[in-house]
Amino acid sequence: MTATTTTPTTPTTTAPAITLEAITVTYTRGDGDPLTIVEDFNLTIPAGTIHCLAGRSGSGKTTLLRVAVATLTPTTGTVTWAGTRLETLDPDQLAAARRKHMAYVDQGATVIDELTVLDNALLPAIPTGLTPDLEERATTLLTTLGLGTRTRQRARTLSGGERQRLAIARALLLQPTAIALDEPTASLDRTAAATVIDALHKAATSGAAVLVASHDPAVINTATTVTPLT
Ligand SMILES: Nc1ncnc2c1ncn2[C@@H]1O[C@H](COP(=O)(O)OP(=O)(O)OP(=O)(O)O)[C@@H](O)[C@H]1O
Repeated sequence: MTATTTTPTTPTTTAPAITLEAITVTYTRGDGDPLTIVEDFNLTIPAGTIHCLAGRSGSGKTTLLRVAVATLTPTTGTVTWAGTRLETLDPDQLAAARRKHMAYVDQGATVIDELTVLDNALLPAIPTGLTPDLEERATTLLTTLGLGTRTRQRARTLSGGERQRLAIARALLLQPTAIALDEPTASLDRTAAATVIDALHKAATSGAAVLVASHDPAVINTATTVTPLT
C-alpha cells in the first residue's frame, strides 16, 4: 500500500490534534505469514480541519483510524495527540487522554436500544454529570443530524442509518479535540449524508480535528485534505 498525503505543512502555533509518524502495521495472516497493510505512513491533522482517508475496501482505512484513536498499536511508528506521544503514557493515562481528546465512531454504530435517543446522546456526560447546557447541546446536535423529532423515542425504533447519526451526535457531545469516524455516510441517503457532513464541518469550525475514513465522494470532496490509499 502506498499513501500520498496532501496535508499542508504550514507551521501552527499549537500542537496538531493528531500526528502519525512513520506508521507501519503488519498483521499475521491465517496461514501465519505477515501481511503489511500500512507502511511508513505519515499524517498531521491540525485542529479545525477535516482529513479524509479515501480508498478501496481493504486499503487500510480502518486500520489507520484505529491506530489514530489508539485502539490498535502500530507495529512501528509514533502516534501523538495534542503534543503528547502516546508511547509515554501508561494505560490509565492513555484512557484519560482518550476521554479528553478523542471520540471514535466505528462502522457498527452501537447504541443502547432501551434508552431514548436523547439519553443515548447524553451518555458521555454521565461521568461528569448532566447539565442543562449539555442537554441543549445534545438536542441541537440531534436536530442538526435530522433526529430532532425522535429525541424521546427508544433507540430500538431507529433505522441503521439513524443509529449511525445518533452515534455521531453522542461522539460530538463533549466537543472532543479530535473525532474519528469510519464510513459515517455508508448507510445513508444523500439527504441524511448531508446532515452528517454538515455536523462534521460545524465540529471543525468549532476547533475539532476530524479524521474520517470514507469512499463517499460527498465526504471526500468537502474534506480539507485527503489521503488517497491504494
Ligand atoms: N486483525 C487482522 N488480522 C489480519 N488481517 C487483518 C486484520 N485486520 C484487518 N486485516 C486486513 O487488513 C486489510 C485492511 O483492512 P482495513 O479494515 O483496514 O481496510 P479498509 O480500507 O477499512 O476496508 P473497508 O473499506 O472494507 O472497511 C484487509 O485486507 C483486512 O482483511
